[in-house]
Amino acid sequence: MLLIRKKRGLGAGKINGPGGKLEPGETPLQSAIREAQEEIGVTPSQLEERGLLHFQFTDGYSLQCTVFIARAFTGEPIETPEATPMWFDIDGVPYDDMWEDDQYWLPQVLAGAHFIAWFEFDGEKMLSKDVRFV
Ligand SMILES: Nc1nc2c([nH]c(=O)n2[C@H]2C[C@H](O)[C@@H](COP(=O)(O)OP(=O)(O)OP(=O)(O)O)O2)c(=O)[nH]1
Repeated sequence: MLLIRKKRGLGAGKINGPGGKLEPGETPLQSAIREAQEEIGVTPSQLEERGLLHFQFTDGYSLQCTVFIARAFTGEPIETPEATPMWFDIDGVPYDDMWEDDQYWLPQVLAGAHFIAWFEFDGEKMLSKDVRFV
């Protein structure tokens, strides 16, 4: 599985999938493809929408994320100022280096599941979770 180590912004230092904020007029699918291009120089294809994440931070910040997996890509993964590309075995996902909530939905997503989830965070500390597989 091709992931990134994020170099700046929210979650800097963590392993994650490529991702980021929607630009005006953009769909989540278009944004997912653009972010992978910008962050590691690849164009993902055969994307599948698998989940919806809702994060509420104690400082008032909140965000909603749409989760996709991609079955293929074109291009060669490259390091950019935003991210370093990294390959992992499906059974060696580095949950200790990822956002705390990922361990509660990514294993199921990799096994084929769809989900919707709500999490509360104080900084990088998860305070509560509600994960529903649908
Ligand atoms: N897997 C996972 N991803 C998360 C969690 N929390 C969280 O913000 N993210 C993702 C959503 C975004 O892709 C990214 C947050 O980064 P950001 O808001 O600074 O956005 P960015 O710098 O990547 O985007 P941009 O400014 O380039 O558009 O991390 C989480 O708990 N798990």
